[in-house]
Amino acid sequence: MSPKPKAPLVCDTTLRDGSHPMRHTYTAEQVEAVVRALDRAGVEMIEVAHGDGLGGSSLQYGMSAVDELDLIARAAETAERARIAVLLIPGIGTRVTLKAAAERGARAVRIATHCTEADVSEQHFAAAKALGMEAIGFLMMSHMLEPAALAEQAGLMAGFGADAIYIVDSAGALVPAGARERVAALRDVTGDVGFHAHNNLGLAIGNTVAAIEAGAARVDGCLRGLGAGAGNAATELLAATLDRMGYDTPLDTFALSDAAEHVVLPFMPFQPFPDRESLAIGYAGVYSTFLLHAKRHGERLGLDPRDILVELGNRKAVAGQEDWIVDVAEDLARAAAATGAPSA
Ligand SMILES: CC[C@H](O)CC(=O)C(=O)O
Ligand SMILES: [Mn+2]
Repeated sequence: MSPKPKAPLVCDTTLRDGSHPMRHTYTAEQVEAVVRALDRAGVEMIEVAHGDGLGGSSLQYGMSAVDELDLIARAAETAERARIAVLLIPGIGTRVTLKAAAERGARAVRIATHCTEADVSEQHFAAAKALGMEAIGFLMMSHMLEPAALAEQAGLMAGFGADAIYIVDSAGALVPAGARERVAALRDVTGDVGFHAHNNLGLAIGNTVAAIEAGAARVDGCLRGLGAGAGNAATELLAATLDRMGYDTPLDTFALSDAAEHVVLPFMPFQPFPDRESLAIGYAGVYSTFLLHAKRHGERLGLDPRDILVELGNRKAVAGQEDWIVDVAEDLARAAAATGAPSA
């Protein structure tokens, strides 16, 4: 019998992407419990940070209840085997915060840029390398670029020294063929391609499988799918799927499903799901993190949040333009008032 192929590395981001639906209220005790469960279940990389990465705690993105550096330290103290990763968006996170995270035990950083702006990450890759960290590129909103153009951006990150580069389906807007084509294109640039899915069209696991079949060597998950928008690929489902696909995986599916049910579910504010608004995010191709903002302003102004999201999609809004949500909502409310159209 031929040996089983080695499974792609699974990075769990419950404690970073999940920070969005948690409204950045993670406590050190929750971090410890999640890290302990993931570590025991064989997860090799665990991402911990504010949802918008290092330095994200702000009025624009939402204030953290607990300083993320304390959460990172607690995670690193708890993990016996897993590496702790952080996310850094150049301009929000700085080299200073990255060094502070490394001093608290972070071993890897995912350097996230909009998919057309890889050029802004050069200094951050250099800083990560100087700190001895694994430096991973994270090309957000990857559905907005055709595969060849995305590969060019990945080429820039590879030139800056990226150890791996992720295709990030921030809007959960890709379908499996789109995931497959992008992974294939990036494989010409780096041998280590990752895929980060959102479930807005109900395709997080399907797209992740397509990415793996096209050669992705890393994939992301969150326990119970706890992430922005309709959430991410559920880590426990990924473990089961990798096993059923015939991979040799270090993951313990039942330990992960216990963690999802007994550790994460009790503190979840809601179950991310492709509901009316999340579906509109995938359909309009906007940022998953816009969900709660669009709901809030829709409620405030008597608008259907889907109209706000679709208009943001028409205007091609990208990460970091959260302030635009307010403008778009106000514009729609003014237009509705002018025409006397009934509000939602
Ligand atoms: C704002 C950072 C963002 O949540 C990163 C990410 O996970 C994504 O773009 O999907
Ligand atoms: Mn995400």
